[in-house]
Amino acid sequence: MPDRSSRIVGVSTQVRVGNIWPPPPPVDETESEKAHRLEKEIEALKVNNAIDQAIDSDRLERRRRKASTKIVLLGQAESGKSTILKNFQLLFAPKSFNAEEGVWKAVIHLNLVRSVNFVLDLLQDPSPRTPSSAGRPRTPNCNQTANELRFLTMRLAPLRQVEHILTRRFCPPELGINPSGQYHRDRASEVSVRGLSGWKTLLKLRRNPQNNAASDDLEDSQRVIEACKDDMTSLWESSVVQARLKKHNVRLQDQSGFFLSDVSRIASKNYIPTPDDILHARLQTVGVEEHRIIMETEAERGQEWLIYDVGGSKGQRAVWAPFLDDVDVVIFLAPVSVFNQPLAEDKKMNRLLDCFELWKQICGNPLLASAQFVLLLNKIDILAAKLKAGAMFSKYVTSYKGQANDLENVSYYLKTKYISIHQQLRPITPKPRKLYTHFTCAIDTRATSAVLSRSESLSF
Ligand SMILES: Nc1nc2c(ncn2[C@@H]2O[C@H](COP(=O)(O)OP(=O)(O)OP(=O)(O)O)[C@@H](O)[C@H]2O)c(=O)[nH]1
Ligand SMILES: [Mg+2]
Repeated sequence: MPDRSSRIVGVSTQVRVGNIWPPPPPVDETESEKAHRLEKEIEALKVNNAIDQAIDSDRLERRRRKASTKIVLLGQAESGKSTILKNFQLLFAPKSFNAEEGVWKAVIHLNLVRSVNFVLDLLQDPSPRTPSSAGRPRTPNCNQTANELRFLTMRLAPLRQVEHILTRRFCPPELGINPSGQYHRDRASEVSVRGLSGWKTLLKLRRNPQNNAASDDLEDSQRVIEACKDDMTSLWESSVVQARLKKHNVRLQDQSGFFLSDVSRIASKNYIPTPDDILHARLQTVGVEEHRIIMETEAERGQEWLIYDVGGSKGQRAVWAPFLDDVDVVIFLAPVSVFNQPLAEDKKMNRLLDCFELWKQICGNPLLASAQFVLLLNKIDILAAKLKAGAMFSKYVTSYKGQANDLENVSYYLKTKYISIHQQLRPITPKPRKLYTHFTCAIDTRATSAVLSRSESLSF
């Protein structure tokens, strides 16, 4: 679509100087020349306004005729994009959401097994000796605990194979993607999926009775998980394990995809994931996933939404561009809790700063000039918990110095900051864009559904 300046060139080439409109009058202009010029300018303005109106109504008409509404979920990694997508599915297409239970069960099991294997790896690491323990003889009790742990480790060894089998389900070898066997200490349970591939393949395999080998593999894995249930609980509850995690400064319970405190339920034979479990599951998106949601709810029945869920880490943002064309709605996820965290993929970069930078790029992107913008200030529950636990916002955001370190003031500061960036950078053509903002906790389905279903911004 041509921009305003190029349209003006079309109607009034002689009077255009650079991008300034209207152009400055010539110094030696006579009265009649001035009248003529003004008349021309008014004419050009009329044409311009008519073009604006035509574009507006054309866009509305296109939207009306379009078979589906195109929505893109944008934001940095772990901001909650895929979790919001799950909320959409749960709220507007519950039948298809429930049909994916089996897939989510495998993701949750993989999250769980990766946490266990991470702990087992940590136990194999020689423990850093503290000055007080150095040279001290080991007590019989200490030896007994060490022996118990050794046996526990041996009994849990089959979970390595389970991790291997489940990982191959998400990254089948024929796709040529090499799933990383490495555990990231800040994201021990994390599982990745390439958009439009492994994860759907898994779903197909589950449904395809001819794929006996694949189904057997999955059932075997579930049997092993069930057999390891009590040992997984003992491992997590072991004081040695807790001490080792503390020494390495790892808090698994604060990480995404943590299920170790629910082992007895999740590893049981007839486990069916609850919507809450599904929302807590962590599956890193790689690339861009397209989700077609056909509304099942009474008011919207039959309407179709095409939702694009993108991988948010820095290295993946370059692939977003082709999907930003002709977008109806941008939903940007800004996690408000990240002020004291570095970016996982670039430890020197603060996550809040990265989020501001990304928001600036999205706000100023001309491809999105006529899309509706919704800003979800997500993870408000984690922000509340961090501030309550004493994390000082002003230590990381120096311009906040001297203000109260409470949820109300910090969240207001963040909201104002995001709104002002949008205000400064939004394109003013075809017309200044409105921004809808909401605070969300995407794992709270009830609160999120209130935002998604009642929000003026999301009634397309
Ligand atoms: N406590 C809390 N956890 C959340 C919230 N929103 C999302 N999460 C969790 O954060 C983790 C990451 O969320 P995702 O939706 O996978 O993040 P994403 O933006 O899709 O990340 P990428 O796919 O890597 O780009 C998941 O385990 C979610 O359960 C929230 O508001 N509060
Ligand atoms: Mg995702």
